[in-house]
Amino acid sequence: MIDVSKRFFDLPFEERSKYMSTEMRSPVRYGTSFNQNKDEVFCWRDLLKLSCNPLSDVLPFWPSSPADLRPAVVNYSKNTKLLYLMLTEAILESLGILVDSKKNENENDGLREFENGSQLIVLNCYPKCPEPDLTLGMHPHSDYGFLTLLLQDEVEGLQIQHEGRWVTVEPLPGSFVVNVGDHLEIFSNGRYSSVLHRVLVNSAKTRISVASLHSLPFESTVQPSPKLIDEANPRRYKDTNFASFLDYMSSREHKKKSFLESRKLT
Ligand SMILES: O=C(O)CCC(=O)C(=O)O
Ligand SMILES: [Fe+2]
Repeated sequence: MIDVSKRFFDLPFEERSKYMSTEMRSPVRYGTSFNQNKDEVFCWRDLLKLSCNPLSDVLPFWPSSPADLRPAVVNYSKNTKLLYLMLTEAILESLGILVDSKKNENENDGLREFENGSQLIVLNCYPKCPEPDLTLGMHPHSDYGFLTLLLQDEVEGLQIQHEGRWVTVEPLPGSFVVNVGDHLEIFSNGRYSSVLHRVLVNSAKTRISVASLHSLPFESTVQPSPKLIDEANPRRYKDTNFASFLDYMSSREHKKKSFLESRKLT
């Protein structure tokens, strides 16, 4: 995936620019920063966003060059989805929401919604930068979805905020970084907290990463699980959905955990 991503970003600009779109809902979007229509300050980042739902509908829109990009992303999306479902099952179990799946099929209908969930693959390229101290590859943000599986190449850059400090996430070959997103924070009524992260750039090496963002189906309402709410644990977040996030993204600059903040009740 890293290799084919690199070759996509090495294509001439005329080829890459065919996939530029101002439409946040487009099945393919090549661009820079987060949302180049609204961001006041651009990030030192190029991105190719590929929507994966449903694959048969979106595939014809994905880049036809490099020739192996489509099959590589299809294969990658299927495998990351399986890993995501395994992690989600463990998370639901940790929250006490999932009962033994072999014993009680109906109780676990909740997991089915995750199986039919949305998936976006984002290829990120952070070119080497002559003045890395003056910019960022990505400004601090949390991911909107449930979980993000992130693959990074060997170049450092990703940092997460931990106890008020920025901590570099060392790239480990062949491993994924798993980020908790806003939807999981909302769904768990705050028991899981979405992670604030950012990307630094450097003057020596271009950095490539591939993020696979997973959540409930696009049309679903994301809300705190009723099983986690009682008198002692009141609901802390308003309902949300993918459409309201996209409207938010299209209308203003997305900073820090601003979307999540807008969903908080307390
Ligand atoms: O490039 C990275 O390491 C992080 C990318 C990221 O945060 C994102 O795509 O949302
Ligand atoms: Fe992110």
